[in-house]
Amino acid sequence: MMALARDAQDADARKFRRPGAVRVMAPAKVNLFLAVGDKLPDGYHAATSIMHSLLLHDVLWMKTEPQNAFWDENWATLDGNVVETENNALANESLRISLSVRNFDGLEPLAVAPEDNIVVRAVRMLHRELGRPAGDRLAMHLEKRIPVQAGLGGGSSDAAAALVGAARLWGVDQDDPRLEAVAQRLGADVPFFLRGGCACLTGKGDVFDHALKPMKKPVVLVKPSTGVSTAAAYRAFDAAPCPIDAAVKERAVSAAAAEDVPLANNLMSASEGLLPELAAVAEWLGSQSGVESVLMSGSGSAFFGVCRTFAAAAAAAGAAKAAGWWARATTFSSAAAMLVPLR
Ligand SMILES: C[C@](O)(CO)[C@H](O)COP(=O)(O)OP(=O)(O)OC[C@H]1O[C@@H](n2ccc(N)nc2=O)[C@H](O)[C@@H]1O
Ligand SMILES: Nc1ncnc2c1ncn2[C@@H]1O[C@H](COP(=O)(O)OP(=O)(O)OP(=O)(O)O)[C@@H](O)[C@H]1O
Repeated sequence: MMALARDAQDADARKFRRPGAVRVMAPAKVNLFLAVGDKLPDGYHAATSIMHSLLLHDVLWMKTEPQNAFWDENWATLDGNVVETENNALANESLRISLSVRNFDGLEPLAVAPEDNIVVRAVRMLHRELGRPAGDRLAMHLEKRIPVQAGLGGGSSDAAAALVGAARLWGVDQDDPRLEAVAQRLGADVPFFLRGGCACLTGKGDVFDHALKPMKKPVVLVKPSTGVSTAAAYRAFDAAPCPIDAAVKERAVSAAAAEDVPLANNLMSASEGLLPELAAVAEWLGSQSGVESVLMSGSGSAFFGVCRTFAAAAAAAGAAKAAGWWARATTFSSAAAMLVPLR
């Protein structure tokens, strides 16, 4: 039974295990430090953010498809979801994309139409930015392990992975500044995933300021079944802004290593106001044996606990699942959205 399920899961990915395709890892992140500041004229908020990538990741498979009659006839049947051709801003520019998505670890299917999936938006935007000719075709398959509305940056990391994969398939250098420009337009968290590791970002939390030495410690992630909308958390913040103490912020921005960053997040009370269950998650996680420190990541609703050992992280994750929450034991990592072997 298990083997059958595994085969079915592998069927979509198998279509991509061939020369010319790419496989991109899209790691999750946590915010070790998040200081949200004033609302800016465009509605976004100034933010100083220190993010750290994790070993937990989604996987995005991508391949280009030839323009030929066979493909035209079979397009709709080769992959689950087909995103119809869109004529982009330039009259002679169009990109045809197919996308299938598979959810792992009991995650609910994404409540988002394929054409609105951020990986599709990302490759469309890059296609336009690069001024590519009409007729490009891309097939994509996304394996989701990072829950949504968690503050773990899943969608943002998928978007960065799509940019990295498309750049390789279209022969563009990964350091090309057009990737970073598109990443910034896609969302505040997206640029971080082009570098990964541990980094301090300023502006709206989207402008790289400096790298910190990453850590390798074990982490447990715990998320209640309800998520928090990032936009709603920022709106709730505006109703009751609570600045972070200047001395704490100074310590955070001057830290050279992830381990020296004081854990702080001033979106927490806003998110807690939207989802009171968060207080219970924080208290429960803080009381687990071997969990050294606890913080909500981004706008929530996931919390992370930095653990003494991986065994402690695994035990806390098991107990959290038994309490009805989504949970994972993982570790901090220095990964970015990056190409990995096809295997
Ligand atoms: C909470 C964090 O995840 C911390 O890393 C980020 O600040 C949010 O990053 P993100 O999910 O990539 O956010 P985006 O997709 O760019 O924006 C979602 C919504 O969050 C609000 N938003 C986001 C970032 C920011 N600096 N100010 C904001 O006010 C805006 O209402 C925006 O419409
Ligand atoms: N590939 C994708 N993965 C996850 N969500 C996606 C994706 N594409 C579009 N979305 C939409 O984007 C919304 C935000 O996704 P997610 O919670 O992963 O965002 P994020 O900004 O990357 O992370 P964070 O929770 O840190 O804000 C989802 O609720 C979903 O509607």
